[in-house]
Amino acid sequence: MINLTNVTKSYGGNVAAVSNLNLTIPRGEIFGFLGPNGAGKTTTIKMITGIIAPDQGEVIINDKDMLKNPLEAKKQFGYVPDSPDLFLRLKGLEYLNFMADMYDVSKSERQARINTLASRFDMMHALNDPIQSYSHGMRQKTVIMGVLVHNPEVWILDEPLTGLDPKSSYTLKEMMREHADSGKTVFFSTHVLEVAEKVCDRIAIINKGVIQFCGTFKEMQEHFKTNESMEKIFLEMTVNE
Ligand SMILES: Nc1ncnc2c1ncn2[C@@H]1O[C@H](COP(=O)(O)OP(=O)(O)OP(=O)(O)O)[C@@H](O)[C@H]1O
Repeated sequence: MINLTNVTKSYGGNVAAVSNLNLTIPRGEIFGFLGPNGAGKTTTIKMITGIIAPDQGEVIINDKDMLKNPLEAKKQFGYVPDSPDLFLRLKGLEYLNFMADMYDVSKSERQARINTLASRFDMMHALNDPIQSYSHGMRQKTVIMGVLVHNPEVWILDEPLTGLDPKSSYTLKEMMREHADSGKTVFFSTHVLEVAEKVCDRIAIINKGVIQFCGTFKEMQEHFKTNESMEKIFLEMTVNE
């Protein structure tokens, strides 16, 4: 569960990048976070993950306060950033073991998890090769496996499908669904609105640092009195203001 209460952030005293944001993402849900470039998505995700602190407001992950108890709050989630860094000289398996060490995953648990993740992402054959030999998609899959190796309850995924081929993309979406259906939380940012429409239980649209809409796709259509696609409604909300 993710709870943001009255969260505000401005850079260098300028106009707020994120303004008075209130969001609750319960367990059992895939939540899509959408908005045009510069809307405040990354700023929000950085505050949820404790990379930057809000000027005001509260960030709670599974009842753990990110400002008061950052270590416990950070143990609750796995985060795939939009432009991840990897240790290119490590082999895939070494990187996954490094990530497992960081989160104190026992040897037996990590072995089983690495096998499951690498099988699902079709990466077993490559685990003993250096990451610098991997394609873009293989690197993205390695980042995702590294994030999931400690079995985090809350998944925070910033544009996670970028660079994945159709099969890997399908696998990740399937895993997101399974994770939410097992009563856990998936927070997911994307610019691909067809994916958001199909995959997300609820979405929020942020623009100029303010939430413009939050709810299901059906509620969105009802709110805007239309049967149009999410893409059409999104464009009407956010373009040429
Ligand atoms: N370090 C920074 N210093 C000053 N302004 C910043 C900084 N980071 C972001 N901003 C500004 O804050 C606003 C929100 O940016 P943010 O990166 O959160 O948007 P975004 O929705 O993630 O955009 P994109 O889809 O392009 O990644 C923008 O106006 C941006 O220019």
